[in-house]
Amino acid sequence: MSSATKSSACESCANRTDACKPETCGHAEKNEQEMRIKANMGRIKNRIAIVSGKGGVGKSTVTAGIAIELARNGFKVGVLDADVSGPNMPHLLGVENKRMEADENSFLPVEAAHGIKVVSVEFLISSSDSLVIWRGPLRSSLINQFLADVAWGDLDFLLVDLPPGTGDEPLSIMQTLPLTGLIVVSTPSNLSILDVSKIVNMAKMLNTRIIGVVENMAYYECPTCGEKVYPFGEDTVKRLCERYGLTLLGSIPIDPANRGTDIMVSSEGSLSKGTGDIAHKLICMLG
Ligand SMILES: Nc1ncnc2c1ncn2[C@@H]1O[C@H](COP(=O)(O)OP(=O)(O)OP(=O)(O)O)[C@@H](O)[C@H]1O
Repeated sequence: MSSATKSSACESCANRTDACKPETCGHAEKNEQEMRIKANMGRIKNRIAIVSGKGGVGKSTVTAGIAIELARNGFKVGVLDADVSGPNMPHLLGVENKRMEADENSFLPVEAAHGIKVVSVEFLISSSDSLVIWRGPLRSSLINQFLADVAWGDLDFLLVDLPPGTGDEPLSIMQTLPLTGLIVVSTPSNLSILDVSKIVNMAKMLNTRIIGVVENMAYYECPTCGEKVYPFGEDTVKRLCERYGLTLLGSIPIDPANRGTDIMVSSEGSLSKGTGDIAHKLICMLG
């Protein structure tokens, strides 16, 4: 960073004292990154983090499905795969094995079908089975860099797929990114429901809006007779929403269409039932 940029970052610094030296101060770097995040994210109309209390409930699958439906409806969509230790988004959106290019100022997102802009740590590592073992602060600082230094451009929606739980990355995103709100994904199972309350409390503490809840793996529809079977219980997510005053955005069944490959983005490929309705609800609420 040039000393002129450092000086201007220093001017707005809350920690500034008369003894500050812009050339050596770490705060200036941080402030400058915050300014870049603000400018970059200011060009995105809706910034939404997709969260879950528990792993494996289908958060990434739901994120990819909503992104595709929004893009199919003509919206400009970006997806940030903030699950640094277990990135799946390139596979779900059919852009595995791609690399993220960079020019001298920014990273350039990989473009998936329907013009969806995708950013994932997987585009930076040698192969998709390479292991990323980084401690929390390093993972959070990479995510901040993706927010500050990726040329996202003007978008209608940025969907941030977070790792499950209330750890470093969810906290860091909620503190750094001016979020429009959260979408919480839960299955109807009791354990998944229990962990949603932790997310609700975290959102309250950080003053972050919960846009709504998606019920995933809600039921299974018999292909022969059409009967709906509810293996994890019926109406548990609906009751949870009533308890906390949350909007139920919709329910997605257990469906082979969600097998986690790029079939989701082929023009013939049909998305799982329910995803389209959820995207339309979001468009009505925020579009
Ligand atoms: N509605 C569904 N029907 C059938 N399979 C599903 C459905 N939703 C998700 N799956 C499958 O469940 C598995 C977990 O999904 P996914 O990776 O999206 O969960 P996740 O919550 O993002 O996991 P984590 O955050 O712990 O990595 C995947 O194999 C996915 O294909």
